[in-house]
Amino acid sequence: MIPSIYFSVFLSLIPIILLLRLRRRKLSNKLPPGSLGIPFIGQSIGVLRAMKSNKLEKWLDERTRKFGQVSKFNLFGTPTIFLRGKVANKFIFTNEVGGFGNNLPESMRRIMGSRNILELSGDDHKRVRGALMTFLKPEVLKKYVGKMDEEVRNHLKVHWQGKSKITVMPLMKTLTFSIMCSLLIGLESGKKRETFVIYFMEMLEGMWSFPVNLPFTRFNRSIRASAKAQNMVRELIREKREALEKQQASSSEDLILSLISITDEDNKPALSDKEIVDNVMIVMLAGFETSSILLTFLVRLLADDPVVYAAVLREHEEIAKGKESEEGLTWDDLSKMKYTWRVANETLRITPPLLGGFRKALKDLEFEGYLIPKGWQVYWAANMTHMDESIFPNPSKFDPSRFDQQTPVPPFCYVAFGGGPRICPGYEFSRLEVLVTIYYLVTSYNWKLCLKDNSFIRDPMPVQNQGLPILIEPKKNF
Ligand code: HEM
Repeated sequence: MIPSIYFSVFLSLIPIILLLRLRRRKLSNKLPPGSLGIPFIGQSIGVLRAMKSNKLEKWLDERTRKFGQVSKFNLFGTPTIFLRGKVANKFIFTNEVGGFGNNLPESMRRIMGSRNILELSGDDHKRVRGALMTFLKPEVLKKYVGKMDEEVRNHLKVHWQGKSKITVMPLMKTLTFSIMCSLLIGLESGKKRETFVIYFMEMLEGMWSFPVNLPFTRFNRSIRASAKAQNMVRELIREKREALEKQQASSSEDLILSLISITDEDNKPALSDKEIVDNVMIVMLAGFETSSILLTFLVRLLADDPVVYAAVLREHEEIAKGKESEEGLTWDDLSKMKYTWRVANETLRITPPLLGGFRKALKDLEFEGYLIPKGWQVYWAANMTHMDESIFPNPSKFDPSRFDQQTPVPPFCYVAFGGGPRICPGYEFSRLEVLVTIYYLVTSYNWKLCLKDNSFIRDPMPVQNQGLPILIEPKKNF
């Protein structure tokens, strides 16, 4: 009796199995257009050349004209599907759970540790992200405006005061790294912070190198520097745990204290020590370069555009008028800097630090009738929607009013901070550091660009020609 039931169930399953196999065969015929080129090399040289001459957008535009919004190509030996447009953004953001995983370059994966948030998916991603957000949410960050204010003023005293010429890009990196050291890991200025900066910067040098771990390779130096920086974070964790036990610190004082204090429903630590180390490192990495690029482009813009400069200055002078000298900024002051934040968003629309991202298909997926095979890489040029005439009319024009609250940008179109479950958790943090910095710059200094050519290349983030040197002069009331 029982075997005959099994047999009839098996018979009834045959058409379903056949249908599924047929569908798979049909899908596999529908790979997107485009060629995979010469094995391993594919289109890699064209992409690298376009990045170095800041023509990646043009390269991608030409590809779209030739093949449409979905095409395939070969990047360093990995078959890759290129997607762009509003519909593609929605497709990625709504398939993050189960559909796509992040696809970090091998070098980055090995340097940054296997438990960093970019490597995690599903429940692990949700748990770690939730833990990071307990410190990065506005309700907590608002308590640290004063600390950020102090870091910016101190930076200007050390690096701007008394100078007539400075180079913006490296200084903005120093500033954003200092702010993150102070607020996120409680590493105040001094010898220890300087050592951490050295290890971190050495680590960065091999981030995009070939992952050959032999003595004297760039990758090997980077791995060693990363190990030293991680050891310092481990030591900080130990010290902070001790301070918590002795009730000499509170859980919301910085990101590390917050991460070591979070427990699960069984009252056990929500994150392992390895997860804390890997995620402190990735947050530092994700946060300092992006914000410093935004600040550098803002300095360039304010020197170049007198109308925007005048409006930004007016907003900040209005706030400065109500303050005693040496009185710091408050959370309320920042909420009045609406125009400045619109200018920052418009800057990010035109020059997003990240031009998109890589994902890996975790299963066969279908987009616009094409198959994205399981295991293939997807290069998703999210920010190409920023230059789409139908979304942002006259897209090359700098116009901060695009971010007025009266005319909200449609969903999945402005994605400088990403979207969906992986949307940037550092949005509020970067908003605070940008507003505080611009306030002190425009109220304390006048500046002029030094070079005729203030263009930039992508490596893969924007890098200003010669780091953007400027001539500076303190304002009379400074
Ligand atoms: C102007 C400043 C910034 C920009 C434009 C920016 C942009 C982005 C974008 C586009 C993503 C999504 C990447 C993807 O989906 O593949 C992202 C993710 C992320 N960002 Fe930011 N970011 C900025 C500042 C920060 C800051 C200050 C921090 C930390 C305090 C931070 C931490 C992170 C982290 C940890 C992720 C990964 C989130 C996840 O995978 O769930 N970012 N950021």
